[in-house]
Amino acid sequence: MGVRCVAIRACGGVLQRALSLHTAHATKDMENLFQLVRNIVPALTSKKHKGQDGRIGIVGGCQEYTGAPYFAGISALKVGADLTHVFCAREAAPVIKSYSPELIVHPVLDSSNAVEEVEKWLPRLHALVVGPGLGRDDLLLNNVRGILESTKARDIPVVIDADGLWLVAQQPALIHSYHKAILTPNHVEFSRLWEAVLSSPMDSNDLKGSTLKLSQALGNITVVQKGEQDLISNGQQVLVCNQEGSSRRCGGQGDLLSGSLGVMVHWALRAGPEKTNGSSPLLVAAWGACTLTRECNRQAFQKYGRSTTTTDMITEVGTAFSRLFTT
Ligand SMILES: NC(=O)C1=CN([C@@H]2O[C@H](COP(=O)(O)OP(=O)(O)OC[C@H]3O[C@@H](n4cnc5c(N)ncnc54)[C@H](OP(=O)(O)O)[C@@H]3O)[C@@H](O)[C@H]2O)[C@@H](O)CC1
Ligand SMILES: Nc1ncnc2c1ncn2[C@@H]1O[C@H](COP(=O)(O)OP(=O)(O)OP(=O)(O)O)[C@@H](O)[C@H]1O
Ligand SMILES: [Mg+2]
Repeated sequence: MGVRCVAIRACGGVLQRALSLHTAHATKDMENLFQLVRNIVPALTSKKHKGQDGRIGIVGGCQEYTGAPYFAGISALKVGADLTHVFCAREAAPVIKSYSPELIVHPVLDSSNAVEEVEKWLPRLHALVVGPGLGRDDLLLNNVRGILESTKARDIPVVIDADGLWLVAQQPALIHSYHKAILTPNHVEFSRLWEAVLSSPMDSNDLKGSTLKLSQALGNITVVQKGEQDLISNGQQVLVCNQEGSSRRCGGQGDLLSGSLGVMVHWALRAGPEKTNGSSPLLVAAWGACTLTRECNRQAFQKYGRSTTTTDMITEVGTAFSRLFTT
């Protein structure tokens, strides 16, 4: 597949032609990507049983942050997962349960046997989303370190976001070269990771190059740098997602993205390289989840303008998904 970043060096009329060529390439690349995402979406048939289209685990939720794991978990379900398990600190569990009867909530993350408690469920999970609303308490982070080790040992795909990225910045070796990991840093989280992993200063004029380099420095794991454009790299190529969103930046949009990505990475890996036309399934899943999140934002903003919140965006998941990915 010809998805790539094109550097243009030309001037005058040549530049004009080069730019139209570039635009034509970019449009074609984007059409290709839409098709690849459509290819990984599982068919809805009467032959499947509950669970087959995704059992997703969310690791996060503490006393302060209960919204983030809820947003991630409910987004995974709304995108099309069948079951979502939230593994959180004891105090957060009743709160998260009260938001929604759809989520299965395990109050285990701050217990002394947290790793074993999560390990009981790991063999049944298709993907894990680690970090939304996790907080930075050392006890919890240490338990999550053990959960990540166990997840890797079982070859389960893992999306790492928010405070999960804080942990990775402390211990990059935890995730280095794990080919089924996707990191989803916002601007601040990206800079923190950069400083932890590379000693040179980050070039903020070359965000694409920085995304590529950070991925390489982490052993070619997939990195999604969120922002005005989302930049997605596996150390070999950089995809750009600039789907129209809005200027509304309410908290929780990143949680919608990480939860959606949890399901889509499972779908992409299950579909295999034939369906993704040889492209990395993780890149395709990441581009799909970014595009979906931004479209939810656009649709919600059209209705609610400045009062748009992440809950409004989640309401849009179904229509946004159909509009983008259902043929
Ligand atoms: N409802 C809930 O439960 C939610 C809970 N959440 C959970 O909160 C936990 C902490 O998350 P987080 O690290 O994102 O902390 P957050 O205080 O947002 O940022 C730290 C500081 O960084 C800055 N900053 C941030 N983004 C920036 C940008 N793009 N570009 C530039 N600067 C930017 C900004 O600095 P300031 O503007 O204040 O100087 C901000 O104060 C984590 O567990 C997460 O999952 C969230 O998911 C939201 C919904
Ligand atoms: N300046 C921007 N313009 C358009 N879309 C943006 C912009 N910044 C972020 N986004 C989109 O918002 C979504 C979440 O990114 P953001 O950087 O807000 O994550 P976050 O800070 O982790 O969010 P959260 O509040 O959930 O922690 C992504 O899909 C991203 O594409
Ligand atoms: Mg975040």
